[in-house]
Amino acid sequence: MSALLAVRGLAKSVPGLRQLFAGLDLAVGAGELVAIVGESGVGKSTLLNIIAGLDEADAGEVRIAGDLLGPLDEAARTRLRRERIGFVFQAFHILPYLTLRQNVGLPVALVSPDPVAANARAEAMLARVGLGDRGDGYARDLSGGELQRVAIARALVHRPALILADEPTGNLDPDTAARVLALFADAVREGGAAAVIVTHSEATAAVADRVLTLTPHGLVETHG
Ligand SMILES: Nc1ncnc2c1ncn2[C@@H]1O[C@H](COP(=O)(O)OP(=O)(O)OP(=O)(O)O)[C@@H](O)[C@H]1O
Repeated sequence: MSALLAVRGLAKSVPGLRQLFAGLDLAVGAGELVAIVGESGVGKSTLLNIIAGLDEADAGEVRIAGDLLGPLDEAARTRLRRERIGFVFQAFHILPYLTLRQNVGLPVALVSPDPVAANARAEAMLARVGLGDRGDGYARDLSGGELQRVAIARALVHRPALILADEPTGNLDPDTAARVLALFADAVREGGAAAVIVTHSEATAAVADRVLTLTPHGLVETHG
């Protein structure tokens, strides 16, 4: 069976000619949750951005559900992200001029003509991250951990085939983190999504099927 996400021979350097990584391979199947760990600055966020088509690799290829990302133009990449990817950014990117319900409903509204359905899905997702009574609020009124949960709700609301999350529990207390991790695990184990989660947290690594360490020579299986 082919992997939902298949990365081969990826290489990336940043201005100043420092090579972040080269020869990086990664295959993640539907129903699989992979955690990526590694030292600060090693290139974990950059790798997620390349997989999402938000940054360019110097060499190598990324396939999502069999489709090569490289040849796609900006419009096609945007469409692929909307339809297939849920991304939790480290900086959240919650839009300040929309209510939290509108923020969370956005991925549904962008692909479906039914605003009532988008609202209902957003409402249900906000409740699942413990913010069911905050739908009419705005980003400016939220704590860092609350914003992070809105970002997670928005990433999962359209049931994406591929979930990419950058430190999704970084601002959460252990109980809230566990609750949010259960949502990722549900999306993967029941919804059949493939997930790649960058993390420093042992709790996140503990729910993963595989834990991989990012090194300059690619991803290395972590044991124990
Ligand atoms: N556009 C860019 N221009 C120059 N340097 C960059 C650029 N993007 C990333 N870098 C550098 O590349 C390195 C990798 O950054 P990245 O954010 O991917 O690391 P990370 O492993 O996710 O780190 P952390 O765990 O601290 O979030 C860093 O040294 C960063 O400063």
